[in-house]
Amino acid sequence: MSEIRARVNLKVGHNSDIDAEILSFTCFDKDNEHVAMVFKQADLKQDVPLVRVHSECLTGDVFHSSRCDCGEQLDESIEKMAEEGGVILYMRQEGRGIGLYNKIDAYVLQSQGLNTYQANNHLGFDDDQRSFEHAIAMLNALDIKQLKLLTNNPRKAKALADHVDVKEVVNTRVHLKSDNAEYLAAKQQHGKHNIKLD
Ligand SMILES: Nc1nc2c(ncn2[C@@H]2O[C@H](COP(=O)(O)OP(=O)(O)OP(=O)(O)O)[C@@H](O)[C@H]2O)c(=O)[nH]1
Ligand SMILES: [Zn+2]
Repeated sequence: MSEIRARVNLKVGHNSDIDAEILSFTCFDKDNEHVAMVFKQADLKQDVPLVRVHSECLTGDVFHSSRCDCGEQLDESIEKMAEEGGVILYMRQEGRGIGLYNKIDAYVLQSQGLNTYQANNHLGFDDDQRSFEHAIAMLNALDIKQLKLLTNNPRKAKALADHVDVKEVVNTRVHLKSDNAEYLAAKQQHGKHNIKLD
């Protein structure tokens, strides 16, 4: 069982003007230092908060890489929660759980023609190595029993719905760029993500 370890106020977003609180948790080791970002407009007293379970993507979240849509989804989540409140669980599950160096190896394979899932498989990994048990432990620590989930990934929604009451699944926008079109198409067709591509 995980509990809240520390919590502190800060302001976030491109202009550092959105009120939030960052929380750390007990029971996670150094490789799993997940955090929750609570947007103050709703705070934890909101009955059914909007929750985004966001998997770390250094290339997308920090460097706004052209290869994926993670940075845009994170920005969208922050903007949305600045308006209506909510909670981002920022999960240190880089590369769908395979880690950054393996993800870069997977990018090399994608440059040679494999799609994102085939590249994982070629490296000896499953399509998606993530488990959501840490996210569920964090929701329990936060005493969030029901939520609206911001995701396009039905597998993620299902994994959480087995443990908490997912009242609604809210899709993110489609963040299509010339370099991530094939990646989004693979997520839609193979990963069954709810992404509408024309
Ligand atoms: N292995 C691998 N991981 C990737 C690749 N591109 C992005 N990622 C990782 O994928 C994770 C995000 O997963 P996605 O499949 O984009 O989206 P999701 O979290 O399942 O679904 P959403 O909630 O809709 O964002 C992050 O940890 C990224 O680092 C890739 O080509 N290969
Ligand atoms: Zn990414």
